[in-house]
Amino acid sequence: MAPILEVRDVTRRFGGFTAVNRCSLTVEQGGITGLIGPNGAGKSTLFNMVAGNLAPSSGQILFEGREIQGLKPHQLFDRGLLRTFQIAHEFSHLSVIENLMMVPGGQPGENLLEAWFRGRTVREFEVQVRERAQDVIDFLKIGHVAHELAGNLSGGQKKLVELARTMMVDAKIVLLDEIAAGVNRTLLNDIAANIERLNRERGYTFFVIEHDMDLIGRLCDPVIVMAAGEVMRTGTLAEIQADEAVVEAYFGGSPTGHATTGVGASA
Ligand SMILES: Nc1ncnc2c1ncn2[C@@H]1O[C@H](COP(=O)(O)OP(=O)(O)OP(=O)(O)O)[C@@H](O)[C@H]1O
Repeated sequence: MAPILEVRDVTRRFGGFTAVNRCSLTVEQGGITGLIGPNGAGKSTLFNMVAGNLAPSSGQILFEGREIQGLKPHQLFDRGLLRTFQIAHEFSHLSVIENLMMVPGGQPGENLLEAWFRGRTVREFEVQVRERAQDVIDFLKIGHVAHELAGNLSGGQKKLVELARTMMVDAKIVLLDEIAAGVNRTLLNDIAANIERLNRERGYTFFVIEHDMDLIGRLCDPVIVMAAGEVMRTGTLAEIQADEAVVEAYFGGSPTGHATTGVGASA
């Protein structure tokens, strides 16, 4: 099967510094692909280019076989390529269900004319959006916080709402950026289980930057390792953990170093 996402020989420079250097990688449809690497490896810069937040200096990025480099995030969003984002400050005073209903494409205001043209009233449209939001809440089992203000949620609950927002449109691929950071283990388990269900039951493809090797081990196959702006290895987590060059890139030759967060951590 053709990859859903293909990065071909992509470079990004900042002034005289090359953050991403001639990277090529693929993300297969229907999988959960991990992207790992030491701090400063270029992972976020690569994600920013895939998600339309940053243009490559050179190279191509293909989504479903079509070039997308240089397109804006909202254009990619319309095609089903989504990145989770922290709930914006101005949305923290809205409830969880209202946050879901505000997702672009689901907003009655934005689609007012379209709704009229199709002969639907705005009221009917809003009912549909609310029903979808309720479905998402049921799927993710977050009904107990549906009417809570987003600003009052814990860090992990906010991550679940970020994931929920991607379900308000028909996502084909979702980019997840360090979803485990600052989330307690119980909630992280919920989030991981939901990612697995979205992948299995709804056909979402995920592309995941993560420092938490337990989460990578649970979710991701394959795992792509970046170091110093380049893709250095792709394989299963076990293969990668057995690769001396990867261990060297993480620990500078000291595999016993920071084993709680590094590639050598137990999976
Ligand atoms: N806007 C920018 N201007 C200048 N340099 C940048 C810019 N963005 C990133 N860099 C540099 O590019 C390199 C790669 O950064 P990037 O954030 O992509 O790494 P990363 O692998 O995501 O790291 P981390 O795991 O710490 O988030 C770093 O040296 C960083 O300082």
